[in-house]
Amino acid sequence: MKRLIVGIGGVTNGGKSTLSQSLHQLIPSSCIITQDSYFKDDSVVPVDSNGFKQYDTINALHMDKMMTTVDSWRTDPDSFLRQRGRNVERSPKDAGISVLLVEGFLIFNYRPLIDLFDKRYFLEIPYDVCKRRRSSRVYNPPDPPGFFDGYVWPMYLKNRREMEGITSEITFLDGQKPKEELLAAVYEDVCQEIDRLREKN
Ligand SMILES: Nc1ncnc2c1ncn2[C@@H]1O[C@H](COP(=O)(O)OP(=O)(O)OP(=O)(O)O)[C@@H](O)[C@H]1O
Ligand SMILES: NC(=O)c1ccc[n+]([C@@H]2O[C@H](CO)[C@@H](O)[C@H]2O)c1
Repeated sequence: MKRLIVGIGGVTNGGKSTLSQSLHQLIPSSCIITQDSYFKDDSVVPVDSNGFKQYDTINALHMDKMMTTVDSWRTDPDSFLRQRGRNVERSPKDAGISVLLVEGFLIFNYRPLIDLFDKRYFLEIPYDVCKRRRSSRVYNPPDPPGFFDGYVWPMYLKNRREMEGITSEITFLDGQKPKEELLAAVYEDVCQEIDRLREKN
């Protein structure tokens, strides 16, 4: 069984979930693993010197558990789908290739995950757009006043610098482009990769 693992990273509110869900709809046999589902319990996330909870670090996430899920897909993608109540029906477009979409804001900052990706995409948007999009979202717990400027954006810049130091071959995407345009570009690229994989051997 041939497998393809696609990483969709990017800044908070860059459009990662939107793009991943749309890709998933175009690739029926694909699966999504979302990094946000692996946040540690609020009670164990430490507070920084400004009183902000440190959510935007790899230590705030159960990355070991996330890796276990990824490994379970890698071991047997069809069984992974069945365990999640999904019908393993393959369309000719999939060409018998299983696709995993891994989506999250720090997926390219975690060494054990980085090299598993066949394709890496990173959605970026400027500060003001990000601040506006984030302010219209409600997290659990909600962002306290000043959290974006005092913690989220500086941490994004720090994490991004770190990512660029350890991860190569990332395709950067302008998250301000229309959703349909982003989807079409990434879908075409992923299809090319599927074709390449199919022609191998
Ligand atoms: N291409 C786009 N153009 C304009 N708005 C977009 C685009 N993609 C997503 N959005 C909007 O931006 C917001 C964030 O999108 P989404 O939830 O997909 O981002 P995310 O990167 O998964 O966020 P986070 O990981 O921080 O929760 C949503 O309101 C969504 O509708
Ligand atoms: N999902 C959560 O538990 C949670 C709690 C508080 C804040 N966040 C934010 O999610 C973003 C990543 O999608 C990060 O910027 C966190 O601040 C998530």
